[in-house]
Amino acid sequence: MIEVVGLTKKYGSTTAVDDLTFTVRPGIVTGFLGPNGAGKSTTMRMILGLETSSSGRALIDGKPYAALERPLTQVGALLDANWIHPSRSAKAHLKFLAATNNLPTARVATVLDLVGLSSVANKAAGKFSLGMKQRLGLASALLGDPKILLFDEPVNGLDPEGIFWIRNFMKQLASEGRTVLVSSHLLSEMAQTADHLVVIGQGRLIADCSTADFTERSSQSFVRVRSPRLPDLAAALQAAGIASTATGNGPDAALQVTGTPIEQIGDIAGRAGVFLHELSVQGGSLEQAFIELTASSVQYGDASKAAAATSSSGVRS
Ligand SMILES: Nc1ncnc2c1ncn2[C@@H]1O[C@H](COP(=O)(O)OP(=O)(O)OP(=O)(O)O)[C@@H](O)[C@H]1O
Repeated sequence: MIEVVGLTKKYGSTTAVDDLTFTVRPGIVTGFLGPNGAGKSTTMRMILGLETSSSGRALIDGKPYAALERPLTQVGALLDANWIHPSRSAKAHLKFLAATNNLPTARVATVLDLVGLSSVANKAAGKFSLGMKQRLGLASALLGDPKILLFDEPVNGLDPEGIFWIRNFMKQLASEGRTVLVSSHLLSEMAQTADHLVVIGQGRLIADCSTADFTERSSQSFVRVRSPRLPDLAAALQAAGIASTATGNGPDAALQVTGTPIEQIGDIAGRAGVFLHELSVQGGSLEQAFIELTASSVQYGDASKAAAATSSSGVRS
């Protein structure tokens, strides 16, 4: 388990991470989501003891990283797939890592097999594609067979096949009971990978809830209505206490109604004698909702309330 409590990091006048508190549980994939510059990498680096915090703490199974005995057997991380020596082979790279960290050499073949690199184990890693480098990074993270794994933007720049493979690999690791924290700036990606989301914007917590709960709240749907007599329909809805918003012009002119069943809107139109040219439920764009949520400074003010509402609704337990 990873526990982050009141974690804060300041670089001069910039507050990169601002009083973050969250827990990452074993057995599921937890997505660490936020736009570029939100503070995800800085938080992960503090969890891994690569960066000191200005205040607060990050604990791995109750201890700071620096206090862990043989840390690679407890925590594995993939922060940057490009740090490998370009002329060293994948096997030599892993053997070097095993030797310098006092890990059994037999693990090298095991992890190469796990990530599907056995057939290219003797090839220079500098000639690897980004997807292969990511696999080698995963192999390195798994060398000590750790129970806790952190991956920073692991699918960035990968092709669809590579993304699919990494996604399933993360899920597999979690299903083995490991604690898996994966960062991304794409909600659509995390929605397909993570069971739980910790969402941050400008270093502050925006949401800490199940992925299903977050996507449901973020992508609120509405009913779209087109008619040659939109003003009459708006008036009839208003008389029934239902607010509508006019959108578009000419043939695209429509009313949007949120929070009212489609049948009720159809009935009101029928009773008012208004012909309809369209009556449809539209899904909100998840990515758009996420961008609005993380970009709006008003929302930052509500972050603690949102987090409190989430935990009091029992989503995390
Ligand atoms: N070493 C540093 N010195 C000064 N500012 C830094 C440093 N590292 C990060 N920052 C700043 O802290 C903020 C958070 O950066 P961070 O890299 O943690 O965000 P991120 O969510 O991981 O974004 P990205 O996906 O773009 O990497 C940014 O404003 C960044 O410019």
